[in-house]
Amino acid sequence: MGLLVEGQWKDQWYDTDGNKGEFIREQARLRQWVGAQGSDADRLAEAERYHLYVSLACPWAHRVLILRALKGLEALIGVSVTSPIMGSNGWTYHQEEGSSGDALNGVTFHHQLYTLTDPRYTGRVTVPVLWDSQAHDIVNNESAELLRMLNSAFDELTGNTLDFYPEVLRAEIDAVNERVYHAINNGVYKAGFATEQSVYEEHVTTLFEALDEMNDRLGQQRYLTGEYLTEADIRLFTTLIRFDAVYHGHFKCNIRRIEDYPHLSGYLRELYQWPGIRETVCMDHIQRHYYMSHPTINPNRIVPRGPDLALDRPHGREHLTGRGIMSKAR
Ligand SMILES: N[C@@H](CCC(=O)N[C@@H](CS)C(=O)NCC(=O)O)C(=O)O
Repeated sequence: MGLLVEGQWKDQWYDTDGNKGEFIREQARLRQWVGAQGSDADRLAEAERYHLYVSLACPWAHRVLILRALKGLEALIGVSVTSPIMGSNGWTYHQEEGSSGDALNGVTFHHQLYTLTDPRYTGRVTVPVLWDSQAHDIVNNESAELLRMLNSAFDELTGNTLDFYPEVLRAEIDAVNERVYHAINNGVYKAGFATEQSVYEEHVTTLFEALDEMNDRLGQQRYLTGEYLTEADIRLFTTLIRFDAVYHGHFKCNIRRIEDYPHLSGYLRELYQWPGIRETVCMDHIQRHYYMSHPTINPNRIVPRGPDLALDRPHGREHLTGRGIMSKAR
């Protein structure tokens, strides 16, 4: 684990000491946009021009992989998968550890993509990344923005008009995202990476308050914002799918399991069973990544065998009205 300083790789763990035991996530720095012809985006959406670099272990990259699948973008946007193990060189493309390798640019280390983009790059080196093979640089490394781009930029090329961020639901999606991001998606990291007892307790308490709220919400309605599945659901899903297998033990988020929540657990299974989603879930990479990449938390790097999540059990959500994914008006 490390970061780039003026284009030089430095092996260094998160500085929680400078932040009173608190893990503070850095803002993504590469923020250009891809858009359809006629939009005011920085770059034009074109088939086979863009490529995703992801880790199958990473919840932020996972959101983007789900959108790529459900928006029918697999033939237009290629993918390279990192090794699940993030050691002193950060993310790598070591095939013997389970990486796909990088056939496009032939890099060994993910940080090389950042220095190809800017030889003097300073900042954390994260996945996911959207690469532009025409301009030969990274377009954007913020998953929340990549979701929005994939939701619309390529529609004319694919004919796929599914809408994960429909106009009429935007205010509600934004509000749910705000709560889920801080308390749950990032909340598990804030609890897991805390190096002070009081900091851990504060974040684990907030995390479970938010999970309780989401469970109540999902007792009343099929999806987070009502009858339609939206990006808010995809964003919660990638944390829930890792929860009982990783965050519960490794990050000490163990007040309850997702399995103990009647509505959250059925909802997790419904999304897992959604056509196209299960193929994006790789439990082997998820478990090997977390348990083998954080020496301060799990120094002997033993990867646990359980739990058996049995995600193919019936989800039991049919009694709540569900209308699938909204379509854009043509
Ligand atoms: N804001 C970014 C965060 C991505 C992120 O933090 N990814 C993690 C993997 S789960 C990473 O690459 N961490 C490496 C590091 O922090 O050095 C996004 O959502 O795209």
